[in-house]
Amino acid sequence: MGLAGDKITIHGGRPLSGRIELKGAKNLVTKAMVAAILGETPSVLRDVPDISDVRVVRGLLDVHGVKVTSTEEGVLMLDPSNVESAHMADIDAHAGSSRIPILFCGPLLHRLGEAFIPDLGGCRIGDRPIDYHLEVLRQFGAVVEKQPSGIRMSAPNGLKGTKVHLPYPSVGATEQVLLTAVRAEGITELRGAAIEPEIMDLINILQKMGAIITVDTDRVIRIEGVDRLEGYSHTALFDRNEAASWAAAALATEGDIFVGGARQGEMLTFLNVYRKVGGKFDIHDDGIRFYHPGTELNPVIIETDVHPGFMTDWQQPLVVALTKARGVSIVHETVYEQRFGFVDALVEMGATIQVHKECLGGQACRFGQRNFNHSAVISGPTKLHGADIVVPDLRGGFSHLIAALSAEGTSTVSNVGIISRGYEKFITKLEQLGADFVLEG
Ligand SMILES: CC(=O)N[C@H]1[C@@H](OP(=O)(O)OP(=O)(O)OC[C@H]2O[C@@H](n3ccc(=O)[nH]c3=O)[C@H](O)[C@@H]2O)O[C@H](CO)[C@@H](O)[C@@H]1O
Ligand SMILES: C=C(OP(=O)(O)O)C(=O)O
Repeated sequence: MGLAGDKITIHGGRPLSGRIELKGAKNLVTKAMVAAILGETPSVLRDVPDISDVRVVRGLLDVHGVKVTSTEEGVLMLDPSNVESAHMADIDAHAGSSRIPILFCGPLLHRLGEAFIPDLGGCRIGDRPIDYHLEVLRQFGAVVEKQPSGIRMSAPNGLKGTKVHLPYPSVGATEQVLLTAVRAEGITELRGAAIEPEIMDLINILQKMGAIITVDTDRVIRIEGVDRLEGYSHTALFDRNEAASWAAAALATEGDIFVGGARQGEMLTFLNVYRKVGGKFDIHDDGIRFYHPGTELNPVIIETDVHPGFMTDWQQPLVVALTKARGVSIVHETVYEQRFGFVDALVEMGATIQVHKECLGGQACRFGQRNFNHSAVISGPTKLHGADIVVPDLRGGFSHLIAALSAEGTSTVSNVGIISRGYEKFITKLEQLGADFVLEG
């Protein structure tokens, strides 16, 4: 995935220390790029990170006739004026690369009256069905037909506003509703919406384009469809998941990292947990400094949840730091049923972590009484030692990196290309922070 050799040999035990800069959030930027299809004029998006998920969406937009150009680092100009005449011949080449294609449905149905969505990719951390997406699109009036390599859709009678109640506040399904409802005829009411900061920033973008969207209390969003949207000019929200990852790296390696661009507001929940673990942070106007306290870390009991809860994507890097805390920590993963695959490698490196099918440490979740190892018990402190490990997914991969960086001895971490799905220039950042490693190949 664009990284020579896809393998890093890491000599661990050196604290990561220094300053790195964040760009826009992977989980906003990719959706903002899709939103550009809805505009009648070009859009400009700033703070776009150089990550492979952005490249995948850029390829998909290209196939659909959206001209994406960049004359300045981190700035994309997205011109949708040729969407109607695009040929879409290469659409299958993008199958399986990311989860974003499903969000092309609403915008393409509005512009073309039809859409073909290839099979989805993204991290394999659970089944990740798209039933809510398809149901929502049907409610708007789309005809959905499953085909061997994807889904074909049409809207013979156009798309009409509707009342939607999501069974679970899914981020993607909420975005599906937003991107479809803004140009649908009439009013859409969405209950049970996800309200992650990245969704709020997508709403900012859609409002800039001319949409009318009201966010009420209790997860209710109302959208009044409009006839025409313009392009937008927007600077993307910072990547709070990357910020949390580097914060965890500072703790795990006993280091001190200034994360430029990180902001307090979107990270309140993370910062509370960080403080309880014993991590130190100083909030500045231009970023947040995260550092190890120099004393023992504390165990915590956390439950991942939808916003404003503890984000599931923060869990994997933090677990590495928890292997260094004195006592028993519990992480109950309630968003994805299979997000603890990465702990096998940590156990091989000397961590004491057990995974359980029961809902531990919190309330019963959707995955209780089923066959999913979705609670982890971490006993510490343990010293990690080097090992040969293989990255399983994006956040699991970052956690493997920081485990190897904090371990005694040498580790070989393979399949690190996956990490560039969501971490811009992570090799350069590791160099800036003084990591001791050799990139193979
Ligand atoms: C590109 C992107 O933004 N990815 C983020 C997005 O993923 P994504 O949008 O895929 O995650 P969702 O919020 O939709 O998924 C949450 C839960 O809902 C379930 N579900 C979802 C849709 C559906 O049709 N049916 C269904 O059952 C999923 O299996 C999962 O158990 O939100 C997740 C939760 O914050 C984050 O971990 C991901 O980093
Ligand atoms: C699960 C993640 O991403 P995606 O939905 O793109 O697979 C993630 O960012 O941790």
